[in-house]
Amino acid sequence: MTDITWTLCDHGYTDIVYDKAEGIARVTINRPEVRNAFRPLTVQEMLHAFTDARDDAEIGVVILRGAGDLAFCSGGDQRVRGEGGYVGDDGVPRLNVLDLQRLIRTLPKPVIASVAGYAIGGGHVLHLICDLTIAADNARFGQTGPKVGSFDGGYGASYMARIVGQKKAREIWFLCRQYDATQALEMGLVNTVVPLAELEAETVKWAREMLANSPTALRFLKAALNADCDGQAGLQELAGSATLLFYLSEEGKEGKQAFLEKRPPDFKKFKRFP
Ligand SMILES: CC(C)(COP(=O)(O)OP(=O)(O)OC[C@H]1O[C@@H](n2cnc3c(N)ncnc32)[C@H](O)[C@@H]1OP(=O)(O)O)[C@@H](O)C(=O)NCCC(=O)NCCSC(=O)CCC(=O)c1ccccc1C(=O)O
Repeated sequence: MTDITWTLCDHGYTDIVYDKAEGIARVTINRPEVRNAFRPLTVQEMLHAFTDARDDAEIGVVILRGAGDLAFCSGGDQRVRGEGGYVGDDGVPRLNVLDLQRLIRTLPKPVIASVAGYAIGGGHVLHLICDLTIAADNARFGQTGPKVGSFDGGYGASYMARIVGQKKAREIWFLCRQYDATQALEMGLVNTVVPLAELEAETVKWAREMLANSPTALRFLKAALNADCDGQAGLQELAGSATLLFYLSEEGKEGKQAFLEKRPPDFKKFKRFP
């Protein structure tokens, strides 16, 4: 039992549930009948919810989880996989989960994956992309791509190797084995393992601890850790946060104000720190 009261954010979603409490936004993939596999609509709704969480200044942490105890997410819905991608009502084949991966990765707030049951295939990559993973003791992790005719050579391969090392990443992808929560903890895939009954409480506890810390420090740390892996895109993310901070400074405001007042800017009053 968790001492938190969630408020539903009703955007007319069918495939996810989105709620908020105490500065935490929670996205729940709600397709337990297919072990929370995602179809294009599921991903579109997650993109919408994560964008809302990013833009809501009251939100400091986002939780991603699956409905029920059996699965976090089992990846792409193989029933709607057509030629060239996953096909929605519009008939267009998509791999729009890649957009979601980038949104979670660049969201300037910590994202926690709260994993009960299976995190498999594209669902495994989703928890991997999140900043932290809290696993229940019934969690099982693995990739299936080479078994089902798929692979994720982006974050799913390169970022995984940064986390578990090259040898282990190759084992995970080449053999398509499943790993239990203890094995996942040993290889650094998850941050902690708790009894299933304590998963929500532990996830909320971690969220509350981060909410008590400086949001700007967390934002810069996430951007810096990303930049180490993400090349120019990572640099853009880090530099964007630096520009935001500069806009908030008196020095940044002087430049804008001088332009609007049609006068030369006076930057002499600003110190040049070592
Ligand atoms: C997850 C399982 C291990 C769970 O096993 P179990 O508990 O025994 O349950 P089941 O009886 O197998 O499943 C119950 C029910 O759910 C259906 N189901 C499960 N997973 C899916 C799925 N992914 N798609 C559709 N349906 C699913 C299952 O058929 C059952 O239905 P019934 O009608 O009741 O029979 C196990 O279910 C399992 O292994 N599932 C498949 C996992 C998988 O292979 N996922 C796809 C991997 S590929 C992927 O995710 C693509 C991701 C992607 O979009 C991408 C994009 C860009 C670049 C790369 C990628 C990429 O490929 O990663």
